[in-house]
Amino acid sequence: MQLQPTASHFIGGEYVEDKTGTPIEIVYPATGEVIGTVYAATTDIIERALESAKAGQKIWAAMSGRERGRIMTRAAAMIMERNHDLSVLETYDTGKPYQETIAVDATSGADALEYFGGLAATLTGEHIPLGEDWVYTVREPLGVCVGIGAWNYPTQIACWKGAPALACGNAMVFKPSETTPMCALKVAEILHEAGLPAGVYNVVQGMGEVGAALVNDPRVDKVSLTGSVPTGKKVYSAAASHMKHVTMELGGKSPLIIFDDADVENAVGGAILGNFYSSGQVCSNGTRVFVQKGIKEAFLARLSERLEGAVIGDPLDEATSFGPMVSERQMEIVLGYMAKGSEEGARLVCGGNRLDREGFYLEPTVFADVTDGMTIAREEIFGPVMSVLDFETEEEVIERANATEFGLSAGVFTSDLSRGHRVIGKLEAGSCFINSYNDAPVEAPFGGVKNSGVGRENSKEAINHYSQVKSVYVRMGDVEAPF
Ligand SMILES: NC(=O)c1ccc[n+]([C@@H]2O[C@H](COP(=O)([O-])OP(=O)(O)OC[C@H]3O[C@@H](n4cnc5c(N)ncnc54)[C@H](O)[C@@H]3O)[C@@H](O)[C@H]2O)c1
Ligand SMILES: C[N+](C)(C)CC=O
Repeated sequence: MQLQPTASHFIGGEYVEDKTGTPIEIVYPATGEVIGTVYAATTDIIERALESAKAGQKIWAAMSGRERGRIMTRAAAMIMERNHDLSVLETYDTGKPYQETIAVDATSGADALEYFGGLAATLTGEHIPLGEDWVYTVREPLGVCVGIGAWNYPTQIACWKGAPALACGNAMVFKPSETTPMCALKVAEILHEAGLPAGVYNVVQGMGEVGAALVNDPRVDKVSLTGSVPTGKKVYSAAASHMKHVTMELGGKSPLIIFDDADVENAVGGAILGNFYSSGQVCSNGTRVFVQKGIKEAFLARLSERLEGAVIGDPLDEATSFGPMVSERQMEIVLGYMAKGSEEGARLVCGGNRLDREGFYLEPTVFADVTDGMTIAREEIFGPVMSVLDFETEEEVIERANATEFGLSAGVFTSDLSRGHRVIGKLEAGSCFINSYNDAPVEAPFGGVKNSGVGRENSKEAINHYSQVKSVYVRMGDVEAPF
């Protein structure tokens, strides 16, 4: 099976190849087979992408917001028309089941292009009267933005970074994760087919060194990273040394709190979505499931029953609801955490093993009787491992939920809505849920607090992170100077 991309990079409106760069094998996670190869960007390729973006940005920014928006909404429609093919590609890139990718990946990318395409014509400044004089403000693009992606949502991340950047009149150079290099190339191809001027959205491949070269280049005005906290810290400090704008979408260890009065079926559904969707490889997952003592047995019993219904298998089969880990490396990391859970005294309710089949498959795993100090309760695992922790009181659970360096998401299940709002109000997290988990509509801001990130993606909030305001003072009378 071969799924070789047309070329490794997309620069200046066309595919570009340069095989002198380090080869990066594309591995299909469901079989471990190498299905293609791309080559990391050389300094020549990086140079070409940045120069192309600089030139393209000037043309793009000179167009009206309405013209920009029209091209973006056309691209959104094209993505939806090609949803099947893009979803199959996403499945090959990540191993996520087609059942998921057809519903979420290209569609959420299209949502972003449609939403920000619609906003593009509305981006205006304001008029501030000052007696006879006045100030007006102009919302201007930042210039060249660099997007650096993680491997779990390659199409979505390429669009979530690209759409607000483009709406504001910026150009983008996007570097996908080296683990999932294919999807962003298709996003670039479709955007240009929809009418995007050459150079406005470029894709270059490579490992962290390519990302670092982009972050450190003085022609780059903004960096948006989706990745782990350690990478985020490196990228943030490199960007700071050049005074660049940043958005950091980083990791999490989010609390999902289930009170005694919660609807058990919904709480179990939320916990499944918040731990096993994408085989647990979701940044916002509620991996610390705090269950109040009165509901614990009912919750665990129903959870075990429903996990029996997971269909683990070929991700391209529409019946499959649980696929492999993205890579052998990620599988090994998660297996290490599974072993640690048992070693440190957590009770294994189900799972805990690699599946005896080709590909990087792990069992959906639940540990109960987890305590706050255990490694599996403290570190981001990024795999299908749920930790269930007991609690007694509201005050206690809030304190324990907040006792982490992370602050991406948080969820509460309760039938008492006053309590739901009260508890959410006290949780230190950026993207929160009441009686739900992991919904991420483009209309809502998405992002974290504490070590989980800086800035917000999606919603009108993202506009502030991809544009800046110029203010212009206009004097109507004479200028009074002291001498
Ligand atoms: N908050 C969010 O929206 C969100 C979404 C998805 C994933 N994530 C996080 O991403 C992580 C998993 O993804 P990953 O393993 O690809 O993360 P990672 O941090 O290893 O890599 C992320 C990206 O950064 C690049 N990179 C690495 N070092 C760099 C450097 N020094 N300079 C510039 N770029 C560099 C990588 O090549 C990759 O493209 C998890 O921690 C997860 O929580 C966060
Ligand atoms: C943004 N989200 C939650 C869809 C994917 C994060 O990994």
